Amino acid sequence: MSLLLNVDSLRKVYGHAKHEETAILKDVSFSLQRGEIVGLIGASGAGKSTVGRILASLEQQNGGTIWFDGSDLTELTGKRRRAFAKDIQMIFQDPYDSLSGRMCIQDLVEEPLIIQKYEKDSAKRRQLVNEALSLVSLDPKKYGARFPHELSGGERQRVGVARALVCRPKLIICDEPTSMLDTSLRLELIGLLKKLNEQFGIAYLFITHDIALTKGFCHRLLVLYEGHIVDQGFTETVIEYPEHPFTIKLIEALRSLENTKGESQ
Ligand SMILES: Nc1ncnc2c1ncn2[C@@H]1O[C@H](COP(=O)(O)OP(=O)(O)OP(=O)(O)O)[C@@H](O)[C@H]1O
Repeated sequence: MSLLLNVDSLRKVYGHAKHEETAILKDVSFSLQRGEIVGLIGASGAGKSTVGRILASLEQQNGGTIWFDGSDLTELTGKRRRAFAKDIQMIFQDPYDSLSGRMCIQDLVEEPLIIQKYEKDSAKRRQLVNEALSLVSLDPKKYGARFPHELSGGERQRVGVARALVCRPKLIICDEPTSMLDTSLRLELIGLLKKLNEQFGIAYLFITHDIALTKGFCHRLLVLYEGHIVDQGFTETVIEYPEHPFTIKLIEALRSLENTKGESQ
């Protein structure tokens, strides 16, 4: 494994008050190797999505550096920064909200190729779309002309994965992609992400509240608390032997949340 991403002292403040005290991210530092799957956990509102959105160039940081595959992204602006967007894609929590209802599945998966200017030839683009759909087990002939509302939640989330992988990124930010799926679909999506990781060496930053899912999937876990990464380590070690007082509390809280969910299902 070699280094893919190194985030150093990342800082983010929303709104006009740019004081340190109001920063959501104060000093976030972590790294990720090529092909590595790293989970990011933390309380609700801790800033996990903000980290993901900054990495995916959907949000601008207020400080710190993001070294990615040989370049400091924070030094790049406009077109040059967007060029990296091809290599860092994102899968969102709500598979319905993140797909335009006016576009058919084929066009939705083709869109990133056009935006990123990945392939000029339309026939080749169509081929890439078909490949991406097949990889997520959606038959292009059957699903290509359908619209999002004609798909199940699990199928829609697989379209989200196809959109994320069609440009062959090096890193996919997964922002709670399983939280709106039921247990069997959750496991199915994890299986698919694992397969794509093994096949293409795509690394994931996997944002989640579901610690059970991280076991056997995430190589490492990062714990975000009060604007800092306060704990990190191999997944099983962080879950079974949490060290930081916040991690101990968080793991307990997430466990009891899972137990309540399990009882109500
Ligand atoms: N565009 C924005 N403008 C102002 N505040 C924002 C914006 N986006 C997020 N925030 C605030 O920043 C904080 C962190 O939000 P973020 O969505 O990153 O947290 P999170 O850890 O992903 O939460 P959750 O687990 O509930 O999804 C929250 O208090 C949120 O209200």
